[in-house]
Amino acid sequence: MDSGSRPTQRLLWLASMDLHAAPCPEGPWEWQRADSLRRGEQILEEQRILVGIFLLARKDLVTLPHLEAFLRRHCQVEWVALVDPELLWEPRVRELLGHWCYDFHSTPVDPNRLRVILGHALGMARLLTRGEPGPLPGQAGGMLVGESPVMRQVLRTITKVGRVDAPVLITGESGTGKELAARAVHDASPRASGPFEAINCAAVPAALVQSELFGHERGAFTGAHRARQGHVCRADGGTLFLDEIGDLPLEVQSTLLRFLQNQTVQRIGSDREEKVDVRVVAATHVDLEAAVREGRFREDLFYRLDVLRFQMPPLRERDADAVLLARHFYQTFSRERGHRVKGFSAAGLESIRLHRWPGNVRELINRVRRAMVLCESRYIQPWDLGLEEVLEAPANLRPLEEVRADAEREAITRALALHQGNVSAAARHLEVSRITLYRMARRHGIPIPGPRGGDGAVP
Ligand SMILES: Nc1ncnc2c1ncn2[C@@H]1O[C@H](COP(=O)(O)OP(=O)(O)OP(=O)(O)O)[C@@H](O)[C@H]1O
Repeated sequence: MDSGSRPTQRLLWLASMDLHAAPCPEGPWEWQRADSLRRGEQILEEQRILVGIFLLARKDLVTLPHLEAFLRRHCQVEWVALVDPELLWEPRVRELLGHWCYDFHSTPVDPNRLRVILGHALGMARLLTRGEPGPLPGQAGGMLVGESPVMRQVLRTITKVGRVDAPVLITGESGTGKELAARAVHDASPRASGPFEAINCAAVPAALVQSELFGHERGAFTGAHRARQGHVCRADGGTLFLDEIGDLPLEVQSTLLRFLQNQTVQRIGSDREEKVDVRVVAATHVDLEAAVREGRFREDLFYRLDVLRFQMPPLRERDADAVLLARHFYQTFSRERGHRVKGFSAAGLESIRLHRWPGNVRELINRVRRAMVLCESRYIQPWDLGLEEVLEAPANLRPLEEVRADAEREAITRALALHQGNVSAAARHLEVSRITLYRMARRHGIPIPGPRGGDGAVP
């Protein structure tokens, strides 16, 4: 349904021949006219257009490959073709309509029918782009897609952390977006216009990490034919991102500690100290506290880095974000190469929702990318994503009692979080008495302030 506040949609009327062949039907939209593919291309680059019409007459057969390339590039638009009925016998035309168009209408145009088709095409386009993510208003991390409460919290944290110049430690499983979060911290900081230098400590051979980070003078060691600046100096005025910090060799840990204490670096083979102004953001997927206990990571360095810490939650804990991200990457990849796949089937989306995503966002990207290549129908199915067994897994069909208990636990936790632990407000929200809420919380092992304010106790 159209809501009054929705902005008017713009539709593209692309007619390389007679613009008057048919009148543009009136509707809750406005028309942008293009009399050539090139002009159409310009309009589509400048404006967000969900639905377009093009005319196809016999004389256009010669330029059909150009039209097809154009439609491939702009496959995010729902295209409606107005076709000379004679052309419907042409295999090339049939293929083009089948692959790239939402619908077609044979000429002469019946304005009422065309209006209905356009209405449907617009509805479908809105449906498919409904979850199209964008930056959350007023928050850092515009590139970080996510609307779940945990991700909103992460984005709020990033905004706050961005304002302060202290070191940051980002924890989280592999593929959860730690590097993206580090970049978001940089973008939210006063250093945003400075460089963002990233180094993956696990990917650089142990013998080279020192020189990669701090640089070296010419002849400092065998193979050092030229003097070289390290990542730390290149990050001057900006942010240095140390990914997989847990893999930093112990001797380099001491140099890094010295640098964090003095903000000076000394290239290998040099006796001169250089002053640099760098903010460090480190990330790890291993438990650094355990590494400290086991003597693999210096305790003093750990405390230097662990000033502002936040965790990137695993994808399985981000509610509907997996579906949102799948749609986001689908849009990104179809823009990149053009594709005839139109989106996800309902079963495809359900398999994405149910999967546990051990490889997190990176796994999701790979599965969507592969599905877009392998998909043989218009909508991505669970088997294209390699997730067919997810729907069949008996684990997804659980006894009602268990499902109810989970839902209850989640509702109580969320209500308490929403009302910052205020039991009366949470109880009102859940439409139960305070006593019932205490009883249920006790049953589910949820700590809430006791009736006389005993913080964190289960009464
Ligand atoms: N919330 C998100 N929105 C959009 N893209 C994301 C998001 N999270 C992760 N990605 C993408 O997922 C991929 C993996 O993210 P990233 O490299 O930041 O993860 P990581 O936690 O640093 O992984 P690792 O620990 O293996 O280095 C990247 O391509 C990144 O752009």
